[in-house]
Amino acid sequence: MSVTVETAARTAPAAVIVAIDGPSGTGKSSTSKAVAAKLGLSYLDTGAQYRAITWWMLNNGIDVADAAAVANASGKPSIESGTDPSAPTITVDGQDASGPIRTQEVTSRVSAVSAVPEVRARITELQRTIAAGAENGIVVEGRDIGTTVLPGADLKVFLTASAGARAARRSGELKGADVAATREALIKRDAADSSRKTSPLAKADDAVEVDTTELTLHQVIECVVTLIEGKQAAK
Ligand SMILES: Nc1ncnc2c1ncn2[C@@H]1O[C@H](COP(=O)(O)OP(=O)(O)O)[C@@H](O)[C@H]1O
Ligand SMILES: Nc1ccn([C@H]2C[C@H](O)[C@@H](COP(=O)(O)OP(=O)(O)O)O2)c(=O)n1
Repeated sequence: MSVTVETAARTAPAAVIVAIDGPSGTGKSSTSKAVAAKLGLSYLDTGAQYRAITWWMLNNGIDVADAAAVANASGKPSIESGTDPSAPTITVDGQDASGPIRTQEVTSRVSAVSAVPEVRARITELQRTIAAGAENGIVVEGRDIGTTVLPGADLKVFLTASAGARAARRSGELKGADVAATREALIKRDAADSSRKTSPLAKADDAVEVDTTELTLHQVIECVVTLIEGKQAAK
């Protein structure tokens, strides 16, 4: 009997914490969701949380260009993330926010809101609590996961891709939106996210960088699965 228990304990994959960071359109969400589903891990889209708090600010008459006003209001909304990779959810004060957080208005304001240190402190705490509660491990994707939120992650991946490839992917998603305009908007948002003072978009020194420009999504998924399985085997 004890042999069976020991065998089960030995063969169950170790819980791993995986951080996937990178600029917009590099494939973080699609890769993270697929990898988490394949390996039975939880999944957290941290960009959705920053979008959710931005949406709440806009809905509640907060001037998002006023950092002090954003800081003062940052503790007010209740934000909850569902971490099933096959059906991730995001609610604000109990209301489903998954649709409205993807509007152009939110996309164009999210960098300003997420640059406010009080917003980052609050959302970071939420992220750490969720990661700590993920019994089978979790894939957390964002901009500062490997550097700031989970610096002790078992695996850190930093995805990149050319601006042209990223814009083509995004404009495909936005049903034929102008590629040049999408490219400019992406570059502007990346510059804002990379230059803010508090936990900017950056590659952690110990992250594995994967340039996805010439890779299919399937190839990126396989690459990250292999990296995770390597970490699980070594645990
Ligand atoms: N390697 C890839 N090749 C082609 N298209 C991709 C690749 N990775 C992701 N995509 C597509 O690009 C779009 C943006 O991907 P997404 O995962 O949302 O990026 P991010 O989360 O980094 O912003 C999606 O439509 C996705 O299907
Ligand atoms: N860990 C994170 C995740 C996102 N953000 C901010 C900066 C990003 O421009 C926005 C939106 O992130 P999201 O991942 O949804 O962006 P895209 O999917 O690339 O459009 O949130 C952040 O500051 N830190």
